[in-house]
Amino acid sequence: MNSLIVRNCCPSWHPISRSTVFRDVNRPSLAGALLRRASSAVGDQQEPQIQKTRNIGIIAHIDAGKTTTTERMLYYSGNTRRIGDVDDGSTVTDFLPAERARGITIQSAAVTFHWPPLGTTTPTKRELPRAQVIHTINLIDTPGHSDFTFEVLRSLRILDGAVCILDGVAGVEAQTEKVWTQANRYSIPRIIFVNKLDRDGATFQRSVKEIGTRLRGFPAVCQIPWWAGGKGRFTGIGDAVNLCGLEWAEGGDGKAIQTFTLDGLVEKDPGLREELIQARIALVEALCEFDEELLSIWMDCNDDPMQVPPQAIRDSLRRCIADGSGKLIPVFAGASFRNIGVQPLLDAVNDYLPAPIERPDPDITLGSEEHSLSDLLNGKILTDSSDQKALAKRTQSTKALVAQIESCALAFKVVHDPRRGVLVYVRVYSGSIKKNAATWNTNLHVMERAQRLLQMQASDAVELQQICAGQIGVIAGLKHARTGDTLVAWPGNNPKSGPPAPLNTLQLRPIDVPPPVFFAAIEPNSLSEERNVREILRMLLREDPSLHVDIDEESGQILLSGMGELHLEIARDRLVNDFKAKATMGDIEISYRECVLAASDTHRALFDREVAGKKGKAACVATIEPFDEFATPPKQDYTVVREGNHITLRVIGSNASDGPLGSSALPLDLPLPKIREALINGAVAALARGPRRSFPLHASHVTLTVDPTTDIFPSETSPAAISSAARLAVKAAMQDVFQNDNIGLMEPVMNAVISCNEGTLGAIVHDISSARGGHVMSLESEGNDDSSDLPAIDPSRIYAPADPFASGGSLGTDGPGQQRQVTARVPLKEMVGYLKHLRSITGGRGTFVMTVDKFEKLSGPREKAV
Ligand SMILES: Nc1nc2c(ncn2[C@@H]2O[C@H](COP(=O)(O)OP(=O)(O)OP(=O)(O)O)[C@@H](O)[C@H]2O)c(=O)[nH]1
Repeated sequence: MNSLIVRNCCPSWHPISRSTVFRDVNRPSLAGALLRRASSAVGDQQEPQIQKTRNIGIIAHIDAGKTTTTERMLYYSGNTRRIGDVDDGSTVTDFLPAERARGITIQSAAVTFHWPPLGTTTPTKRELPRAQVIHTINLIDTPGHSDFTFEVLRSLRILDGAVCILDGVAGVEAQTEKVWTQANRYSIPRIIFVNKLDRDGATFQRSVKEIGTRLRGFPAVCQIPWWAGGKGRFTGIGDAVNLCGLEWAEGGDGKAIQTFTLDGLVEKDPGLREELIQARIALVEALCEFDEELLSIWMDCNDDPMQVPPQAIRDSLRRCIADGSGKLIPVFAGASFRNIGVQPLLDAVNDYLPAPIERPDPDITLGSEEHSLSDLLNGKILTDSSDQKALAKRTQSTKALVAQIESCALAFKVVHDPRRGVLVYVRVYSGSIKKNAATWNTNLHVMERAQRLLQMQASDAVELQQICAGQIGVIAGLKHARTGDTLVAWPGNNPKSGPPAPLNTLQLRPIDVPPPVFFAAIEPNSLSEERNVREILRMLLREDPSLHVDIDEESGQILLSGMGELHLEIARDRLVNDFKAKATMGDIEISYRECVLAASDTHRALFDREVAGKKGKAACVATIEPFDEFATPPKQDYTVVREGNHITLRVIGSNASDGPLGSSALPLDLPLPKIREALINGAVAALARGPRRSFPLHASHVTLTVDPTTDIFPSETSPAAISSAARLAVKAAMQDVFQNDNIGLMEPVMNAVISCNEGTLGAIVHDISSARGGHVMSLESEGNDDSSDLPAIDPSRIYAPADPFASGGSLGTDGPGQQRQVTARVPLKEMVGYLKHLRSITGGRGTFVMTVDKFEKLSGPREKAV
């Protein structure tokens, strides 16, 4: 028999001919050029290392098995000594007690490991397939629950590739589609792992077809499930690329794998052999439709798919997914819980997902303008001026300034580690962050030193001297940086003041934080605890910027708001159990909004008080009116959008032509940007509580005017005093509108996508439209959703092996089993507890996801019910 036992090591189970040529498919990219430039600055060794780095995420529907798979990856890579188990709460990546208790992932965790494991002896020949060369994998485990979608989005933007895990019983689920669409937005190359094939009711065939119909990418089946004797236990996989069967020993830790070539399968399992041949033919044919290079190789092989070399197929798969469009999707099979299929999946990560150097240039914003990072670093930005002289001068100065940027990085996650303190996870996009570098936080406008640099390997941390472009690492000990902040290493003459405008506003891949829709009051157990509770909340907000804290200055009441009920429950657990805050959280309620229905009069407020022993005096004028989306603001005005409100600032005598610091009428210690920031802070604080029911204001337009000659007082006006004046003036304007009975209430209206089968469709539609006051927007057969950019795929064109236990489920044909998708707009209030109801009317099979569509004004009876 042609077989071989492989134990815990590099994937030499592949019958790969050593003579196959390793073809480099890297396409040149601007970002690549930047990384190369950065690499040469940090040493010649850098580029090969970058080529062997994978920054990947695991994305999927809740409970698909992301954490279970990650734990196996850590174990096989030698990072952990035993396999962590979600069900007994011993995993490495779900490390928050709240995560372990619920068995779900809440915070994305980033771990670094090597595959094949360090110490694997492979000759360092260039010709070796990637899977046999040791790669550094930075893996981000992301949460699957829809309350944490924002967390997923935040992680997605720093990924170069992703493994999407499907539950082989449930197939493509609503949340899978949602995350898949988000990954499309960032053009992330992806592969799919159909997991849980050991479970009763698992169907590989239906899952593959659903990949085509619901995710609209053509499934390229690289592996097929191996059920012992065709109908028995799920025992391994058939590998259509390398033409072999891999059988895992029953029980054990999954390191003992037997490999059978096609010849070996004649005796072992002829049925699998036949299917494997079909799979290889289908795979080569599918690839040839997308990739001309493989087409010509196939023709050179006398049109025989069996003769096409595995390496040519691997190269082709890599090329086909490189653009991240998701038009072709490599599909793998396994059951991580049974330790089946994880090592070949790791090979696939090395083989098919891109290195950082192959990814497109990241987007940035500078002030309100959007650019790409390489354009900035190449000095191409700020050169669009019409005045040639000014242009030449500006280009020169910009280039000189940009050359001083040592590194740009994105803090994608902040974690409070009980042993190591606050850890800020960063992805470096250019240059390298060196130990002790001065880093300018462009969101908070503060400078912090990167005193310790670490790389997290399971629960161990390795000290680093620098984190280079393309890498993910941790900065320990930062006091301010929050999740989502951009850090610019800026040695400058005076690093404390950071780079000059507009470089000091540089934001990498900014994302919009959706508005929170639930809130709860936080009550410290005693007055003396209040400070501590506030401090802990500040830490929670650094970790998770989709939480909001609002503290009413007058009553001292603390309100915590978030994206969903679970989101707030977890925040409470973190607050009380992890951070040991002595506080209680009140009931979770829907966060309504207030809105102004008519314009206020003009209100001037003078703040004149001693604060902390220092005199503060400032004044300003405010008006508030409903936001008119069709009005175009005057050009000289400076308008920002905060929490759904527009805030326009006018500082008399200061306009764009006065330069970045504003009018000479302003005191030296109060340049225009500082005044603006103070005014915005004051307005935001006032708008956080409406005059009618203390809900935040929404869709309002505030205008604040400061006349330096009458509102700013030499030596007495501080930014804090300006903020207070702005707060008082906006409050007065809101009070004015309230007294005229012109404050309305708004409620969050959700966009809900409900998946069910044809038989329960009628009941769901009736329930949504009559009992819940929702509007059904569309009824689609799953896969016929026209919102996707990719064309629909005919399931009959998709190859997938027949399932031995097929129950005749829906494969896109009409009938009571057909999957349908209801899209509806429904007030959030009516959706509280909906999952339970949906489960009861669909016999447990219905699922739904929802996101905030917008806030809508409440009318008569609905308003009274609040
Ligand atoms: N039978 C079987 N069960 C599995 C498999 N993989 C995971 N599970 C189980 O499925 C459940 C969910 O697994 P997790 O790994 O926590 O799933 P997850 O995707 O990380 O879930 P979230 O973190 O909540 O998004 C656990 O009870 C696992 O033991 C598998 O291959 N087969």
